[in-house]
Amino acid sequence: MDEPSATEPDPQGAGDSVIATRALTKRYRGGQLAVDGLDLTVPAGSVFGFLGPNGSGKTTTIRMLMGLIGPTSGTAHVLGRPMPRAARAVLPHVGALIEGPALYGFLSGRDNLIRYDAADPTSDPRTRRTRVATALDRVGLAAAGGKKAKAYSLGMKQRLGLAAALLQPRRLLVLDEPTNGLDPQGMREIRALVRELASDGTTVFLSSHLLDEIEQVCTHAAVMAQGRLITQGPVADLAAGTRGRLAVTTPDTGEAARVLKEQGATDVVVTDDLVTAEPPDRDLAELNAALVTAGVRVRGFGVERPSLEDAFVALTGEGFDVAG
Ligand SMILES: Nc1ncnc2c1ncn2[C@@H]1O[C@H](COP(=O)(O)OP(=O)(O)OP(=O)(O)O)[C@@H](O)[C@H]1O
Repeated sequence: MDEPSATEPDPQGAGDSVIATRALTKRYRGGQLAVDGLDLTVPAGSVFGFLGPNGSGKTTTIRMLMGLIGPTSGTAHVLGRPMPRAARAVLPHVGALIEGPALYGFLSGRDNLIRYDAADPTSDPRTRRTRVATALDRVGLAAAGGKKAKAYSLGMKQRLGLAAALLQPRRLLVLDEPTNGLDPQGMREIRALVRELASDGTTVFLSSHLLDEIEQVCTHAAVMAQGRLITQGPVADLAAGTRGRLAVTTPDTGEAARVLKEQGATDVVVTDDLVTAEPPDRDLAELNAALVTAGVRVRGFGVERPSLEDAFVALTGEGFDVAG
């Protein structure tokens, strides 16, 4: 495998990054500013979640990274090489699943892969059958390989798309909304597969509008809103910058809610024997003491672990609409 970064030193000082963009911008002809000054750094070996609501610019970014469209301004480097200029050298090292796999329904899953591989000028026909069998096996389609693709479920089609991306050894996998349209079981299966693919060191870049998906699968994430990067970094750090909600377990919920409000807590919510609230910016021990002093029988008192969703809301001041 050639080492592109050895022939062209990383001009952006992005170190070990597999994807690096600087001020990457795309304005469509109609005037829509889809991506606005994006500085993205995807470390080697990460499972990188590219998160944002529908329309936030994820697909446009991925299409620029893959050299499918040119940026209006700014730069994108993939595997250390500029895109779209170095697309021919870079793309053989990248497996991509973008906007669903294009399949021939009348062909079996196996024959679809054979056909796909035959269209790749860098692939070796002598090893084709073995590589196809290995890829089918990796995505759990070995037994269904002889079935016509039109008889595949959506989840099986996504698996076949992943298998196509795995026909060659890849340094980077780019998956655009890989679980979109799948039922919960299908989602779980694809997520498990992504984790497994990443465990051999392949960098995985996956877009999603599902926060919990990113939390479950990714080591790193970037959050987009309206074409702009809101934040990026290790998933654990993104949530750590946010305070979790205060949670008080008590049989005296009414009185507890009153005291918490009095003490400056906001967004107080009572469910069964639990009162949750946004804590005020002060020592939580004082709040606990105030509850006890007021005669509230406190069974549990703590701060819930903040989720990426809390982080998103804190960062953007907006809810995360996943319905679109
Ligand atoms: N070919 C195009 N021409 C004009 N505008 C476009 C085009 N493609 C996308 N857009 C607009 O650019 C913005 C970003 O779209 P993009 O598809 O990149 O977002 P996304 O985050 O991938 O959303 P989704 O999850 O819905 O695919 C949207 O406002 C969209 O309407």
